[in-house]
Amino acid sequence: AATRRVTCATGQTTTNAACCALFPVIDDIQTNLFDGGECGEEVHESLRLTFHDAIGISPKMSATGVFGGGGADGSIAIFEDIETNFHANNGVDEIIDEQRPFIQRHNLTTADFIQLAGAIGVSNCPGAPRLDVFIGRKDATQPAPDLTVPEPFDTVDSILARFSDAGRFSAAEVVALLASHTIAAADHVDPTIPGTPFDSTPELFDTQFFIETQLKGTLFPGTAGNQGEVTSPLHGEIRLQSDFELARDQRTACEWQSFVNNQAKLQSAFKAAFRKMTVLGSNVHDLVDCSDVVPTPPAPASKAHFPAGQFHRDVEQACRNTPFPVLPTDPGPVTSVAPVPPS
Ligand code: HEM
Ligand SMILES: [Ca+2]
Ligand SMILES: [Mn+2]
Repeated sequence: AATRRVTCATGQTTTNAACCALFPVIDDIQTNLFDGGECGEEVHESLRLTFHDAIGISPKMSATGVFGGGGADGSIAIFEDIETNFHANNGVDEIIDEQRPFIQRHNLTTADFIQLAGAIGVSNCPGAPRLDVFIGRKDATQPAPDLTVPEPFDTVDSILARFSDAGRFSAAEVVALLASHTIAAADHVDPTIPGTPFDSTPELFDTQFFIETQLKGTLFPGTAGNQGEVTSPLHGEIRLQSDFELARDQRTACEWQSFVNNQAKLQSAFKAAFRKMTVLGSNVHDLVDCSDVVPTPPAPASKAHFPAGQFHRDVEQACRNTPFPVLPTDPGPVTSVAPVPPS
């Protein structure tokens, strides 16, 4: 039977009347936060913020009688003064401050707004999956504790343990969540080169991140000696130590490689892991599923390739079971990646 739909005052339809409230919010953020529907800096930062709010939960800590955080509960914005002082949250104050007036002029919880903004923002990125949106989370009444957000200098052991504690995420789900770094740049890892992306296509939700992190590192795009940074294969591209290690650790390397040139898996695995992350701290059955308000993202706009000047021989093969996929090398002069423009 066809799903019943309601028509909202704004003219759009959705399966649940409670979701009608989201259409004016979406219009507002698309126009005024995401510069008319771009996949740029504010989208990247809004996606990062969904993670830094949601991962703030530790059942292990709560079991000892100490509050371990409420997950995706808006605490990062509600207790901005506290949580943005945690080292791992360096820089998220910018997007919190940009989002605050939107939260003030709409009638959503801060927790719901942060996750909504991430999902809508990602829908602007060619190749992205259509992410799920839920509403009905309760806002935090206390901040998350420090040290719930993984750092780029953490070991694979500690990263996997942290995700497992936060939400029983498997190693494969951790790898899937790192697909987020395909639309990402760093401002603070090397503060001399803000906006330096993790792959050559930070405006596309493609598999280049999983390809380029497997290439031999040869240079620092800015200064050497930054904590959590290792050498990258391309001028203008930065590599996190954690991404380097996850790409090479035997618990994660084959999963990492499996995303190379597999856009369908990239979309489905990220969508599923994001859905799990976005409801941390809530019972999903208490929330309203408003996923049908999310726009359909543009189709993928690039084909998997080695950057110009890089070949199969530059791959540091880590997965022992399966050879690295055969890919064409981009023609033209050796790729140098441009920074993501600041907003
Ligand atoms: C092992 C886990 C992770 C570590 C260690 C990590 C670390 C980092 C670091 C150091 C940055 C650069 C921040 C800056 O200097 O501006 C960054 C950026 C980013 N991260 Fe992660 N991250 C992890 C997982 C995730 C997850 C699970 C998501 C989302 C689902 C995510 C989304 C992003 C995005 C979108 C950016 C780019 C922000 C921008 O371009 O402004 N990260 N991450
Ligand atoms: Ca990309
Ligand atoms: Mn940024």
